[in-house]
Amino acid sequence: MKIGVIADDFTGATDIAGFLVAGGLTTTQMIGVPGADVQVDADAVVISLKSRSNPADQAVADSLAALDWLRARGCAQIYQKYCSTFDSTAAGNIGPVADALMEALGSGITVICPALPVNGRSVYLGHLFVGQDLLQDSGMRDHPITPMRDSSLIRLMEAQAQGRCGLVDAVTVDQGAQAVRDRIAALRSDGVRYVVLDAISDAHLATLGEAVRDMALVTGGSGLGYGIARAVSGGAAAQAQDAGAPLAGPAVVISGSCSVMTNRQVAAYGALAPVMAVDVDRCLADAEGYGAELAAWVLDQPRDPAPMITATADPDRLRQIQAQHGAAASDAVERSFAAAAGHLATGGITRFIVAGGETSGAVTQALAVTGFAIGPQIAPGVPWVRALDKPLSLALKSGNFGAETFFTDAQQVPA
Ligand SMILES: Nc1ncnc2c1ncn2[C@@H]1O[C@H](COP(=O)(O)OP(=O)(O)OP(=O)(O)O)[C@@H](O)[C@H]1O
Ligand SMILES: O=C(O)[C@@H](O)C(=O)CO
Repeated sequence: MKIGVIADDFTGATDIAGFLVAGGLTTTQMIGVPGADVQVDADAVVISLKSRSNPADQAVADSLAALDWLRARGCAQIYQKYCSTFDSTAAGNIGPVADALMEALGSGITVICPALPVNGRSVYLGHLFVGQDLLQDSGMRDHPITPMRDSSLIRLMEAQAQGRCGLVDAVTVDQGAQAVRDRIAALRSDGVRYVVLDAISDAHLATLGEAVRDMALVTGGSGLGYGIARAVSGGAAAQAQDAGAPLAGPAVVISGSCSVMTNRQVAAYGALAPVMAVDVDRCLADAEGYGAELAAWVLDQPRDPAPMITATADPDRLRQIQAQHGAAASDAVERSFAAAAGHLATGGITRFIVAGGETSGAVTQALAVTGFAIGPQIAPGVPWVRALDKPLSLALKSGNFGAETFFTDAQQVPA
């Protein structure tokens, strides 16, 4: 196996899996660390953990368990996948996990590369930008769990991890893969352990992929994965994505993300399709019973375009709900969606289009899926995926990914 990825959340795992496939590597995504007897036949395996906001020691333990599984299958390279906005708690998981993986692999140096220019995440002189804003001035500043108040990846890494952090700047990247390798080697001789990689374009990611394709451990968002996949595969993308092409059959849209982009996507789709707005009080009163009712409503609707059940709320509405009910509301919404998903699968729905990382986790767990074959991308970072063990296709969308027409776009990908 060429690449083993350890991803710190669910939609993040699907994101990199989609880019590895787009870059020409056959890829399987597993939900959690698989059992010792599970064998996978693919160029790359992505293990989806749910460790982003866990205490660091737990994130380290989960990541090392994933590493053991991947090493036992002979992965040539290990890839630590985190968010393109470097989401980490105040105590910081990314650094401790990188340190633990470096120690286990005996690697003296690794790279830090969250850049994903196609989705507006770029790194310049070691500072992470979201669109035209520094990370610290973007919406991530006020993220409820992982607020990001510093844009300097060098400072963030040195605060979280053991050792010094250096930089390969964009001027060096422009000089090509050998110049990048030389700079990493020089930094290593100076005792640096982590190297932030500037990248503001896909061309930079291609150069960086070529430069780091032989490193034992790399860390980043999904963009560097795309660069590495293209470097090692020779690029037979169409063939790599056949296994995950979406099934035919009835679809549903389930939206539990409250991000700015999802709010726009829900508004746009609501003008075209049957919509049921979820009643949070009913979720709180009886999540399972209400979930069954939501499913019955979906199964009663015309199928094209697919009906949508949505809890998506704008920031003011969400603040009100949270002030009234606290975290219980989000949990109840997730449980209602999970219950609905189970009834929908039994009722013959074969394609689930889901918005939001936590929501995707709840739906996938309810569908009892062990892993996915990865198909074509609907939008950068959002591929169709097909369950390995049952006839179900899913599109799991990170909150801020996809165009305004995402829910329609997903249904237009040929089966
Ligand atoms: N109307 C609502 N009231 C309270 N909680 C809600 C409501 N709608 C959604 N939620 C909850 O908000 C959370 C949204 O998180 P989720 O990870 O699904 O989306 P996201 O944060 O936008 O996505 P990502 O993590 O991919 O960026 C879920 O726990 C969901 O149940
Ligand atoms: O890298 C990203 O932005 C996404 O894959 C992600 O991790 C969203 O939670």
